[in-house]
Amino acid sequence: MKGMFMSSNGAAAEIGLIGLGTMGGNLALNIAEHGFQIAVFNRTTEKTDQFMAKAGELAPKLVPTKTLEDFVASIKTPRAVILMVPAGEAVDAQIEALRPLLDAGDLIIDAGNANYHDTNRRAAEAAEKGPRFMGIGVSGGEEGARFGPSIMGGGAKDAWDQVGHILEAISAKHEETPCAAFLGEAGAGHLVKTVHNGIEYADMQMIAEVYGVMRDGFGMSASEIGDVFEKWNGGILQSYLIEISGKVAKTADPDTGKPMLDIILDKAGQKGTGRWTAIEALMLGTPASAIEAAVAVRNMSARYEERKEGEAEFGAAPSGMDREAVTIDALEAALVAGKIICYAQGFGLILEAAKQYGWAMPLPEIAKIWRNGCIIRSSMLNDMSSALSDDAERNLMLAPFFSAKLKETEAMLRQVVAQSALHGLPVPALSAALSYFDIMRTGRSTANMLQGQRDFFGAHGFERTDKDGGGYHGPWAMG
Ligand SMILES: NC(=O)C1=CN([C@@H]2O[C@H](COP(=O)(O)OP(=O)(O)OC[C@H]3O[C@@H](n4cnc5c(N)ncnc54)[C@H](OP(=O)(O)O)[C@@H]3O)[C@@H](O)[C@H]2O)C=CC1
Ligand SMILES: O=C(CO)[C@H](O)[C@H](O)COP(=O)(O)O
Repeated sequence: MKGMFMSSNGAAAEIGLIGLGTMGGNLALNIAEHGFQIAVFNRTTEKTDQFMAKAGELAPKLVPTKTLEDFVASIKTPRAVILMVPAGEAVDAQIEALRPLLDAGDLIIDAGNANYHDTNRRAAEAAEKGPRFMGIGVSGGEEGARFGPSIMGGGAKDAWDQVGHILEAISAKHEETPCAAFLGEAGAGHLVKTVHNGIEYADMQMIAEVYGVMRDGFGMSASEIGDVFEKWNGGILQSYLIEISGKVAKTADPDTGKPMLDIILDKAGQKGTGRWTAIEALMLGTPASAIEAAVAVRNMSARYEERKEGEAEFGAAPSGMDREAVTIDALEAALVAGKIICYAQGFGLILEAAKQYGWAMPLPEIAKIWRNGCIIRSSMLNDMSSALSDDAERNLMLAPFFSAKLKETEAMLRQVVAQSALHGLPVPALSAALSYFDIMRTGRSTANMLQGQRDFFGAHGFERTDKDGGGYHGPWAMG
């Protein structure tokens, strides 16, 4: 390890980036386009040559390097190095390789989709061994990385102060406001990115469920369904995910001329962030049932052969849903209600983590930086930001704007879920959202029965409605 906080070493690059894959390559070009000189390094060095060959007029802003030593030497001190490599071992290995080459006052920024527990551990290790460490969530896919992602910052505030101006410059803008912010220490940024992806899973799943009702219940073609999504994108559901769902539905396969949707195999992939969100919700004891349902459906979708056997055994769901009972407007309303509920769950989870770790986690700010650049960007996030500014601790469902929307749409969510169940059409995320709504608006739940059962078999005790304190037991007869 070299000395602490060396002054500038005369190097040209203001920042460095390792990992010129889909995200890293585009992020490097974005940084260069905003006028910052950037050193780049890739494990497979031929990719660096290919990257430079395509850099065009941005090439003078890029410093290609073939060894880590050259890479480090090309960056001004105190150095800032972005890692854009797969989460897990690759990040640890890269940090270990960099540590002997960097000064204690330098900064490593993991910009991949890390598990925030790993980020917490790496931040603690960095505090002990240096260099400084930050974990930032970056959302927006390939296009976002190139032209403006949403950036969820976590780590030491002084580290954000060092690179925040670069991250804000390259981020998406919502009416000129950067979609990048510092959200709290250690793994705060990666926790927020993880929950972003959990919400992404639920949002996508609910869209897929209404697509299923239109396809299998109403017998609509992919193109007709695409028209519906296109129309919805002009209303309250305006969002990137509705927009691309319309485009996906209306695209034809160049090989066969059939709709792409009729060609794509119905086995969903997943890289883990949705699952991490569900695990985290369970660990923190905060409800995220719509997100959990979305993860479970991806797992079920992967059991393709088993599903085929199930269809052979039990028969496919009957088609021909009553278009009087469930209208296209009802499907739109169900999506509105489901969306509000899954965000209420997501923000509730972030709030709980913030309390547990003592992180700042400004919820209105999080809603603001999700308004553009990221995959879940939507016009509703503006209203969410306002509602959370009024009261960040209150369940989003109870904010006046959203409670009014839920009162308008609840009956239609119920109708969509009920009719889908009657017709054997699975709508698990919408059902989970409806159950959450029904439980969270029920003063007297059925948990009294659970408490009675627990006390009966394990003498776990319960509280009474008519007396203070806990530890009461029932007069259960043994045997
Ligand atoms: N794709 C997306 O839409 C998004 C991805 N992310 C996250 O960004 C990160 C990068 O993803 P993405 O760009 O899609 O991935 P890619 O597979 O396109 O690129 C991976 C990059 O990491 C390098 N790499 C892989 N393993 C190692 C290793 N062990 N040591 C050093 N370098 C390594 C690769 O180098 P080499 O050329 O040598 O293989 C390559 O440059 C991931 O954490 C991902 O979850 C975040 C938001 C969106
Ligand atoms: O982070 C992202 C978007 O925000 C990535 O696109 C993410 O990899 C998508 O997750 P999955 O592959 O599990 O569907």
